[in-house]
Amino acid sequence: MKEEECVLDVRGLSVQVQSHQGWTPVVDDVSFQIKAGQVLGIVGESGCGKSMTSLAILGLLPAAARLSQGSIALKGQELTTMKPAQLRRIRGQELSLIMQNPMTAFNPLVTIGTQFAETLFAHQNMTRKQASTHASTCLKQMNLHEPERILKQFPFELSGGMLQRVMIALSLSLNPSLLIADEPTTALDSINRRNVVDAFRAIKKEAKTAILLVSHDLNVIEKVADVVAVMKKGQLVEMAATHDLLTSPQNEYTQLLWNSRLTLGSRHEQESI
Ligand SMILES: Nc1ncnc2c1ncn2[C@@H]1O[C@H](COP(=O)(O)OP(=O)(O)OP(=O)(O)O)[C@@H](O)[C@H]1O
Repeated sequence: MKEEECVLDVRGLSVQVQSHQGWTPVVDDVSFQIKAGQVLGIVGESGCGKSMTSLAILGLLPAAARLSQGSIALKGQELTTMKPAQLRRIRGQELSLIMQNPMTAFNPLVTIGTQFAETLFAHQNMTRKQASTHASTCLKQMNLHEPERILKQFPFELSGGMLQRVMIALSLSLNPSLLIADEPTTALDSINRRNVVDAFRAIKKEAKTAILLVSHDLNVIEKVADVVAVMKKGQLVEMAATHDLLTSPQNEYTQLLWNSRLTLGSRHEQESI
């Protein structure tokens, strides 16, 4: 089988934030790669640096944070030294972000169809009709029925779970090389969580998109990720194929994480996604 292309290559990434003691490391010498069509899950307790890692890749670190060292290459292109305008273009087209709360990602005053059209017109040469057909196809891929009706609706007319799948469809409409999903299921109930998990599985099957999935929900990670990276206090303590990490975690902290999932997550919850 042909070796899949490496889409994202992160090497020695370190991020610091400004505190009373000066610049303090919150991501420390983190390295990983994601290939086309592969899902890398990042797990770890709150504050371990998962979001800072994804924000650094997006070039969207908050004002109080800085990238202190490391390299981030997207399909061989170094992002850390890129001019802001070029990075913005790449962020629109090649790099997509899905956040925890889709409501904040949409303009509440315009229909879903208009949001698709604005995204597609900004990056691709399409007629209104072509944009509408493409948007319907993307919605159908996310298992959203009656796409034509959805395109005429406003964000507040859709449930949180539907809106999250619309967000994923919108993110995929430009066929990005890398999709970063930061806690995409956290705000959802178990049925909508299962729908979003199914949506990610569909992407894996059909698209060549590489996915970085940040989640504290180990059940979602188990169902979707091919490889899991475990972070603790800014460092990557273990990284392995999901099945290997599940069946024989090497690091004590990983064992603790898996054990707490088995203790805390009810069997019903685990089976429902
Ligand atoms: N805007 C900010 N300014 C300064 N420090 C921040 C900021 N955002 C996060 N931090 C700090 O950076 C560290 C890493 O935070 P990060 O948000 O990456 O953690 P996380 O693993 O994503 O946590 P969670 O699962 O709770 O979202 C934490 O110590 C946090 O307090």
